[in-house]
Amino acid sequence: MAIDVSKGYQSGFGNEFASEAIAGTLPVGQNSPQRVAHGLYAEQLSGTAFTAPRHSNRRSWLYRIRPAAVHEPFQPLAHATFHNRFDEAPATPNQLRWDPLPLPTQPTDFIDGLVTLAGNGGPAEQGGIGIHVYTANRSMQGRFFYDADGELLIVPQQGRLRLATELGVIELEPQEIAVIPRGVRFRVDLPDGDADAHGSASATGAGSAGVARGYVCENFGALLRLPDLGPIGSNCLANARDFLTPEAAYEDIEGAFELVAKFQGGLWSAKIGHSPLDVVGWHGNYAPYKYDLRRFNTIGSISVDHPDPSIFTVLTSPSDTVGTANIDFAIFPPRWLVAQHTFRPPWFHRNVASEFMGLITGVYDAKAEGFVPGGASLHNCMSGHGPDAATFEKASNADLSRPDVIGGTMAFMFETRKVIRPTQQALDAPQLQKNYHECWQGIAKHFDAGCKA
Ligand SMILES: O=C(O)Cc1cc(O)ccc1O
Ligand SMILES: [Fe+2]
Repeated sequence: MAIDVSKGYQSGFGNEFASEAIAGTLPVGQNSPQRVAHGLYAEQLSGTAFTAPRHSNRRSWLYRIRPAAVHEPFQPLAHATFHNRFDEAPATPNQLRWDPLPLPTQPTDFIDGLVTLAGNGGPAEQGGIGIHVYTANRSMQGRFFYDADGELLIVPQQGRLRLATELGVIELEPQEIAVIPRGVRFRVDLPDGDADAHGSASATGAGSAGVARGYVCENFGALLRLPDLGPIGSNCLANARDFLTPEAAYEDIEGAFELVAKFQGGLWSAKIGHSPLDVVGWHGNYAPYKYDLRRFNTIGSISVDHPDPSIFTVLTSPSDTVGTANIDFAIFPPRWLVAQHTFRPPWFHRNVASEFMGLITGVYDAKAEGFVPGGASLHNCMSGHGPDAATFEKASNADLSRPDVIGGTMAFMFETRKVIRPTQQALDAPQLQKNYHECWQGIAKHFDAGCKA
């Protein structure tokens, strides 16, 4: 399946892109001419320090109808469920698992519907992660959002999204992901229509026109990048050319709009008299992008055992300690299992890093039941976990003379070096499964000192 770059995207990861919605917008040989073509304003957007090494330096030049400075002052904006308070409850060593949050029954846009489940660090320390779930049944109407605290990795689980950003439009569906850089203003539309435009959504929301749910990783640390491949070589895992950045697209709209900012953990609201999505042309390497997880070139064992799940890393946010990520975003895609003399599903393990998992579709191979699409699990630093009793028994007795194919599934993990601290609302949620630990209680004692496997 070839990439159709004519469909409004540019291909590549972190490239020096250039795009103009009106020909002749971009200045030649300079960034800030005395007068910009078409009466536009020039504005630089820096995503790394001016002096960051060239290989990691990210900035773009935007040529826009009005500068980003043009809006009324911000006032604090209350939001009951979206925040960065990761110190509300003692972090627990218990294994935790949640059912999916229900789809909304009241009109809810992407910002309204954000619920913070867990996290660590924060914008002040410029490291860590915010882990959120969104549910939405209508487009953001007359309002726009940017996150000054981190870049946003959006993982849709149900329903399509249209991310209308300053730098162009990203169409997104489940099994694709998008990253909106820190500071980039955007609006989330539901391209399948607003559920509340046709009367209220059904009780579950399911089956309604535009109903969406998914996960958001808010990355407070170093920008997500492709992992090094080491001995794997110069290809595989997520290949750079499969990342798509939108072509320039602009709105020239005036009205009584709202600009919502997330700044140091809280939300702020300002009146703005025009759409801030008014960038007619831009160039640079700081831009939103999307990636289809189904294009991941999965690597695995062709002998015995299986590699650590770092082999499934799509994107990584490094920390200051080499090899110890602030965040790794890994997936568990469809794949063949061919390893011999081995227990094929995820093994029992404990990890110094902390593991938050979600399921986009299908079944995860370590859990026979209970981990459902839209749900989540959290296995924190050194908390024992692994296959449930049913999976262990089945895989221990499986016929290894034939390959197994794991199909129709897509799970993911946000793995972080710091403990992931659930919020109070996540611990109080009725979706928290009180009996999760029971999935291991049926694990039988098979010990027999005289038996050789
Ligand atoms: O916990 C999990 O299911 C993820 C996972 C899978 C695996 O095969 C090895 C380690 C690991 O954390
Ligand atoms: Fe794990």
